Amino acid sequence: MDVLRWSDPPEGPALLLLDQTRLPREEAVLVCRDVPAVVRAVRELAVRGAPLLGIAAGYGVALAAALGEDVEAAARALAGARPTAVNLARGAERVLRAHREGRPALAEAHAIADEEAAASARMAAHGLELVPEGGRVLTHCNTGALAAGGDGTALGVVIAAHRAGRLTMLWVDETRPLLQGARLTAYEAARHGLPHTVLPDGAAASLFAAGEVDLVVLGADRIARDGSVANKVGTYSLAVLARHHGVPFVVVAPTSTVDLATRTGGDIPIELRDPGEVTAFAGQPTAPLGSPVYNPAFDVTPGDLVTAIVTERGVIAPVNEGNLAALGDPPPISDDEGS
Ligand SMILES: CSC[C@@H](O)[C@@H](O)C(=O)COP(=O)(O)O
Repeated sequence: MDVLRWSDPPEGPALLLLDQTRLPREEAVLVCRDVPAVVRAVRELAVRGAPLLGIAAGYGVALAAALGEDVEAAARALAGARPTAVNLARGAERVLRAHREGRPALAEAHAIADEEAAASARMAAHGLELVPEGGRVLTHCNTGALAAGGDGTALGVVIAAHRAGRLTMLWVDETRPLLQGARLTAYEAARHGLPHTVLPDGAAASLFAAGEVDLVVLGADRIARDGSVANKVGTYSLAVLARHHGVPFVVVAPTSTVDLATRTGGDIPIELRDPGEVTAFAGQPTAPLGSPVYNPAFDVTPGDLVTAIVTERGVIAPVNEGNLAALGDPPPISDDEGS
């Protein structure tokens, strides 16, 4: 089933999304026929993950253009639907720019999707070099096809390691409170036949202590100029654990997630989500009514805790401002360079 697909008339114009809020229970398609429906899908996490948000935002702007609606307002609404993943605003702005310049919005949205898929393949090839033989790899949140074009960012590396016969175990953090690890990464791992085990987030420390983790691999929602990495809440604790136990901590993200205009980790806007995500589960209360809640969707890991950042252009190590600034603006990805 497609994670995301554009549909032309007569069925469309529409953006068809695999509704990730319903996984792994059922594979249901959410049909977005207007921009408010795409914005809702983004806010409610029916579509999520930094690169995929960029793709969805691009198609959202293309939808406004196809419907003859206010494309500028559509781009603003999409860019503002969630604050942390820089890809969202970038995708919306890129397609808006094409439209302003008289180029077809839909072709630009397709180009973003194609580029992200090509970037995934290249990141997998570069990241594979960092996975040891017999690797026991721990990951957090979801970074596969449900979060990016192609096989994904960090999960793309893990899948490549499995194909190369290098993966002994993928440890999957369940990723409280919305369980992107348990619901989505385990679902993708099973489909790819990866050896995997789901654990509660709080169990990761004892796994490190037992010497069961050789590598941590995860994605990013935004990487600031100083090398700080915003990713799903819980990432920072894993980075501290990895440093304490001498385990490499690798971030896999396309250059479309690197934001040189955001100077430091402290400048990255962190989304605070509904307290109800923490105080209830499956419709049942899990905390006393009215308990105050702190529910940031992301946290920021300082660059000095990150062993390497893998982009489609190669491996960045050490992670520092100089090495990141050398990336400059992301160039277009041409077919002949794909791996
Ligand atoms: C390839 S995706 C990297 C990140 O976007 C991912 O790890 C993540 O934090 C997603 O958060 P989400 O809130 O599910 O959109």
